[in-house]
Amino acid sequence: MKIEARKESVKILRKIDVEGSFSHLTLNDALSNPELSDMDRRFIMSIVYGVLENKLLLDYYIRKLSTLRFGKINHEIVIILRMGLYQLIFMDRVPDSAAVNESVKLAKKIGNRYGGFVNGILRAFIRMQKTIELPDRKRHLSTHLSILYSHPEWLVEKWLKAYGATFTEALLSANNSVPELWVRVNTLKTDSDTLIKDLAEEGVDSHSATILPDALQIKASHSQRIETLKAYKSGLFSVQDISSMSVGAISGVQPGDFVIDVCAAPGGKSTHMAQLMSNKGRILARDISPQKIGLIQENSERLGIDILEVQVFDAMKYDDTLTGTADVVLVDAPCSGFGIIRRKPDIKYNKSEADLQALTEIQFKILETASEYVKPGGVLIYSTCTINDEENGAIVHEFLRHHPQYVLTPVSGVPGVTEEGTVQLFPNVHASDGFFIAKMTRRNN
Ligand SMILES: C[S@@+](CC[C@H](N)C(=O)[O-])C[C@H]1O[C@@H](n2cnc3c(N)ncnc32)[C@H](O)[C@@H]1O
Repeated sequence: MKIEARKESVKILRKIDVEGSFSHLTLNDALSNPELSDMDRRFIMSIVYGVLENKLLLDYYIRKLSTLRFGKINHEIVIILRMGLYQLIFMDRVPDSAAVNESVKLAKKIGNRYGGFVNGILRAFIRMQKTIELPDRKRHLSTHLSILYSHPEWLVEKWLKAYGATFTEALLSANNSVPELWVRVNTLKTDSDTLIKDLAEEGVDSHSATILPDALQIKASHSQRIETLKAYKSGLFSVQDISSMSVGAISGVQPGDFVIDVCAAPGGKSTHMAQLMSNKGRILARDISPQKIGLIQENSERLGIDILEVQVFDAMKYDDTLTGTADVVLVDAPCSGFGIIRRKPDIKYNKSEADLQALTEIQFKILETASEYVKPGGVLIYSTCTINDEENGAIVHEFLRHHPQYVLTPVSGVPGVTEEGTVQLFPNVHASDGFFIAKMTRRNN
């Protein structure tokens, strides 16, 4: 039975590597196969995430042990080797013999000649693992950390400069850990206590978080697909990290407000604000992606919200019909996503420093454009799911320098509040995604 799960894992990892498919979407799709048992699902989740999280480390070992140059090895064989090594190093419950034998069987399916090659490398690893050294920590700290925690070296260097060695190592390690699962109670349909009972009836343990009033932490096994629960289908909750919930929590939206969310898909924050507005008022939820905009509509219907109006619109373009009209404008900007590496490990390999530069220009332009829609006395919120200052504090400070009609409004009552009153969350500190929020108010004159 395991051979099927392993075969499926090779397929998924290949899709992510070769076709550049997103890990979470590819996995969700594969795991929805009803023929998979819970055990298979758990195995596939752990091995796919594990291999992605530790890719640079696993490849480092393959390079050390292979007689063939890494670039010359058949790509599927590389994946099988990564999976085999991952089982040997990290999956205590899989006996070494099973990890090797099952990998050899998979390799032989691709070509009989590969069996010996895979067998040789995995057995050599078992014999030699204690003696294979990583790059020297004292002399090459960034290279050492880059391999040990499988993050690109340029990113490690950047974080070492910004946060120092101890914090960076904790951050890298947290990025390879399993994230907490938080849900937001839909207060339009239920309350925390009732939802906890409803979830328990479906076999799901949950408890209230003291941090935010409508947040529940779920103890769901990896294999449990939240979207299949009755409570989810009936719109009693949304899956949302506490970092994202903090945006709604500090927004100050009131029933009757007019809110514009310029980067809204799939609608997590828009639907939260609709709840906080008791489904009274109007929310214009826009996004550039026609595919994703449908998700806002879907979520809004499931949650019983009818004040959301969705539109495909490029937030870089100025819409003069909205000038000075909104009580609250949210810019939940497209960003590097380095705060959510735990959920989408492929993010760390797919971005370059040049991408960051291009992103900051887009972020600044969207913030400037959206700021025109706020009415005097209204609120402008800027947020990202990243931890890089140039996409966060630096954007906000530059914006405030050019727009003296705005002042920074310090926030409270949420985790991660900085000295100046913005929010900066880190996965290694706050048990949440890495996230940034700044709240600004437009002066009355
Ligand atoms: C961080 S996500 C938004 C998440 C959303 N606010 C939520 O809470 O569910 C950023 C969104 O920005 C959208 N986006 C990227 N560039 C955009 C642009 N120029 N105009 C509008 N939306 C854009 C992306 O399609 C993506 O859905």
